[in-house]
Amino acid sequence: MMLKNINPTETNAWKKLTEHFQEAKNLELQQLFAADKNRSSDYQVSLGDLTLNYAKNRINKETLNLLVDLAKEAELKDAIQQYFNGEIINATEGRAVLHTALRNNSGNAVYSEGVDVMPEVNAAKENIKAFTEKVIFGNWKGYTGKEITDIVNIGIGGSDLGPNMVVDGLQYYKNHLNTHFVSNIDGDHVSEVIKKLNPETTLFVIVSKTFTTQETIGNAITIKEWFLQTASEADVAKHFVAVSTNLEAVSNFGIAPENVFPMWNWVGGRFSLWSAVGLSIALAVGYDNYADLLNGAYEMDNHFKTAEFDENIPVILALLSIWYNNFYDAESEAVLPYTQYLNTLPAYLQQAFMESNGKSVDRDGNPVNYQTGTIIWGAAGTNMQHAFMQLVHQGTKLIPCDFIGFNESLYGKTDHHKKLMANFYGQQDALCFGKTKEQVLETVAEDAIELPFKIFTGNRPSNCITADKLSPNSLGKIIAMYEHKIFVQGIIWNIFSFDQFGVELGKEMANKLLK
Ligand SMILES: O=P(O)(O)OC[C@H]1O[C@](O)(CO)[C@@H](O)[C@@H]1O
Repeated sequence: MMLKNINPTETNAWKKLTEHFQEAKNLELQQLFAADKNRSSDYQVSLGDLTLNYAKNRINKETLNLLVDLAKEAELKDAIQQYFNGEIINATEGRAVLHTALRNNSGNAVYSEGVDVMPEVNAAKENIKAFTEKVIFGNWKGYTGKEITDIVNIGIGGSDLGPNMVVDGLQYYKNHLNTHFVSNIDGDHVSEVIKKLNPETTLFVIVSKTFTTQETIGNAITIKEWFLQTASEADVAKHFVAVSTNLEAVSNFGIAPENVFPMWNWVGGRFSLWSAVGLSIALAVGYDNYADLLNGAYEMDNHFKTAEFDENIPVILALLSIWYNNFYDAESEAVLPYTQYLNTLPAYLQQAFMESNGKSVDRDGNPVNYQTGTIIWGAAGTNMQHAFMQLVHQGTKLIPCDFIGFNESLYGKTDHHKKLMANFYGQQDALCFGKTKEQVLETVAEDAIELPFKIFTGNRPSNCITADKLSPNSLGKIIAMYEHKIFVQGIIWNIFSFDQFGVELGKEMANKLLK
């Protein structure tokens, strides 16, 4: 069954939202909070220790109901079923979209084109476990008999951003292995990484779904040449493994078949860290932590599949995003994790969101006459407060923000953590409530030149996403939450979220110029 072609702007809900917006655009957060003492708890939903509080959005219950109606008219429930059931919802590439099968711990079968994919998925996981344990416990030896000390992930886009972000994010849980990432075709990048390495103790993980990507193959060749300066061709098997669907190209590169971890066409690159593409993660933090990451995502999958839309974290996030994007004409969204560990989360989400929903042709092949994918950006707090937050607080643009924070820090430095979280909540309050002229006048004279510049209008929306602490489980939930937000947006915008033809033309041009 194909996803239906439903133009969102022709639904009843959209028409009602357009009318409702004429009033709702005047909603002010300050007044909404003043009028309803329970607002904060009324606009909150949790999954285990993960909580989304969305009270600081320019919505009321009517807005929420109409947005939920929009999701219903877009037949989101059916679409979710098709997504999890392995229907060919990536129609332009003729593929199912089954990254959720990679974390399916239910023991139930998941079919893609009539075949249960779970036996292969589970076998691949067993291989990842056995292989990573061998390397971590020092039983996998390099060509001179030494243990492995360094891992280099060679990949780009989805074969780099996800593993890189999670390895950074879970640094606290890391073992003794040093993990490096080479992605850019810029030769200086690979040179900088190589110069720190000893070929005798380094394991290279070449990650490329297609095994044709210019950057990855280029870097892999350079690294292999460097390796062969001291080692022999026969030693390659001890130091190079690959993750790919293209077994022929991997074998031509000289990698032994037993050193190849599978990928499947039903896993999109930007959603692939749950597969063997996450090998560097499993090597860096150990298989048990990797399994906890997958389990967190599985918990979010179940929540997404079963919760009513008005209690469904990814659905609410997607609907809010559509509200600002399509009615307020907001162009971008900021993701602001209050933990240095997740500094690269925005970069990872940029690919996930913008490669998925940066589309302008609908599911019927016609140009859309409404806005689709938002621009995603951000950085870790508090650093970003001293960088771009001025514009978010007092600039002319409306930028909805996701604040992500953790109740506990990992090293228990509570004094630092109290300050961090005071900033986390302080920023959200400042955006929401602002500072009136009367408040400024408490400390500034009526005729002072700076008076108008010190006024904050407030009424700037944000979501508050919290969990107890940054753990493999909570990170798994957060990533899956955003994956499903992307899916819901794509369904409602009536676009195909799982192809990425837009990245091809530039590659073609570069190849022509190269020749
Ligand atoms: O894993 P591969 O095939 O090397 O592709 C890398 C990346 O290139 C893209 O196809 C396009 O940039 C991404 O979708 C993908 O994550």
